[in-house]
Amino acid sequence: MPTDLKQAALDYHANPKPGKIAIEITKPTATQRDLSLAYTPGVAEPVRAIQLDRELAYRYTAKGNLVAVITNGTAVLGLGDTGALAGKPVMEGKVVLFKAFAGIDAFDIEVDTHDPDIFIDTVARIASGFGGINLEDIAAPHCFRIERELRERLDIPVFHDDQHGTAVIISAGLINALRIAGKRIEDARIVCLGAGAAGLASMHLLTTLGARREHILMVDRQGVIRADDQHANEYQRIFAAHTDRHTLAEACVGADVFVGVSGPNLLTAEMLSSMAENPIVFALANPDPEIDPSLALATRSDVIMATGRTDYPNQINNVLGFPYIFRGALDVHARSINDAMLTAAVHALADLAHQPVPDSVLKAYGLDALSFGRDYFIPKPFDPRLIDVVPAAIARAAADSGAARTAPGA
Ligand SMILES: NC(=O)C1=CN([C@@H]2O[C@H](COP(=O)(O)OP(=O)(O)OC[C@H]3O[C@@H](n4cnc5c(N)ncnc54)[C@H](OP(=O)(O)O)[C@@H]3O)[C@@H](O)[C@H]2O)C=CC1
Ligand SMILES: CC(=O)C(=O)O
Ligand SMILES: [Mg+2]
Repeated sequence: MPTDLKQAALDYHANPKPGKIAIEITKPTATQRDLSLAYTPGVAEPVRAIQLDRELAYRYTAKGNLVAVITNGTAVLGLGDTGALAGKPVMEGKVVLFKAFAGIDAFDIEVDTHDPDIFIDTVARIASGFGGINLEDIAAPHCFRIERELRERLDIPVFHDDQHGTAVIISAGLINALRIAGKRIEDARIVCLGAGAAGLASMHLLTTLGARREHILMVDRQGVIRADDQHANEYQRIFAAHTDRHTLAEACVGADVFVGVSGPNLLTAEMLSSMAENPIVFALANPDPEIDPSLALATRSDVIMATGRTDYPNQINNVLGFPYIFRGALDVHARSINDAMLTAAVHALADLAHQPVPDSVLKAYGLDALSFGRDYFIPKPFDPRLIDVVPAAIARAAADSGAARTAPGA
C-alpha cells in the first residue's frame, strides 16, 4: 500500500472522532413524558408484551433492523489471526456498509477466544436481541462448525459473510466473465487457491450452478488437495481431486478460471501464461491480491480480471452481498438465509451488470461511460439499483422456500 494511503487511512480512522460509528436515538427524549415512555415506567409495557409473545420484539424493539457483526479475529481480511480487538476496524467497516448501503443498524462484537465452543455459546447467548448474525473473518475450519451449530440453535439468520457473501459475488461475477470468455460453466476448469472459508463455500455454490466438481482443483499451502492427501480436513476432502498435479503451477496449466482467496502475490506471470485463452482471474485476497492487475494485464492482454479492491475495475467483494442479502432477509423477518436465497442474489447481481449504468455510478467512479464487458461485468458497490433489486429477490426466495416469517413490509 502506498505510504500516503497508509497515513490517510490512519487519519481517517482517528479524526475527528476515533472509529467510524456512533449510536443514534430514534424517539423524542426532551421531556419528562418522553422519559416516562422511553424508560420507566412506560418501558415496562413492551417488556410485558414481549414476555408473552417473543415475536413482538420485532414491533417494540430495534431487533428487526439490527444485525450483530461478530468475529474472533482469526482470519481478518488476508492478514490472518490478528486477534479479536485488532479486527475491530474491519468490523466497524462492515457496520458502516450495512448502514450506508442498506439502512441496517449493526453492532460489531469482538469475541476474544480461539475456542469454538466458547465462541458458539457466547454468540448464542447474545443473539436474541438481533434480527440476524453476520459472522465475519473467522478462520476455517472452525468457521464451518461455528456457523452450523449457531444455525441449529438460533431462529434468526446466521450468515458467515466470508463464506456465503463471497460465494455469491464470485458466482455472479463468474457467470458473466464466462459469458465474455465464450465458455460454459459446465466446461470451465477452475483452480481455487485458498481452501478456507471463502474458497470452499464459493466452490460449493459454483457446483450448485453447474460447475463440475471434477473440473475444480482446490489448492492450499501444501499444494493441490488430492484424493490421496493426508493433510486435508473433512471440508476440503469434498473437493479432493483425482489428479497427478501437485503444485499451483501445475494446476494452472490449461485452466479457464483462477479464483484466489488466499494471500498476496501467489499467482506468478508464468502461471498466468500457462492458463487457457481468455483466462479469468479473480485475485480476491485483501488488501493485496494474488496477482497485481497491472502485472496480469502486462502478461496477457486477454485476461478477464477482478480483484476485491475498490481501486480497480470489477470489484468482487462481499460488500455487494451482505447488506442487500440481510436487507431482504430482515424485511421478511427470515428465520435463516438458505441456498435458494443465495442463488437468487447471484442471478440478481449477474443480471444487473447487463443493464445500462446510471449516471450517479459513472460520477462516483469518475467515468464517462461503462457497459458490460471485460472492464465491467459485476455491478459497482455504489449502484443505487442494488437496494431495489437484490433484497426483493432475497425476500421472494425466502417466501418461496419457507424461510420468511412475514411478507415484506408487514
Ligand atoms: N474479496 C472478497 O470479498 C473476499 C476476500 N477474501 C479474502 O480471501 C482470503 C481468505 O479468506 P478466508 O477464506 O476468510 O480465510 P481462511 O483463513 O478461512 O482461509 C484462508 C485459506 O487460504 C490459504 N492460504 C493462505 N495463504 C496461502 C498461501 N500462501 N498459499 C496457499 N494457500 C494459502 C489458507 O491455508 P492455510 O490454512 O494452510 O493457512 C486457507 O486455506 C483473505 O485474503 C481474504 O481477504 C475473503 C472473503 C471475501
Ligand atoms: C472482504 C472481506 O470480507 C475479507 O477480505 O475478509
Ligand atoms: Mg471478511
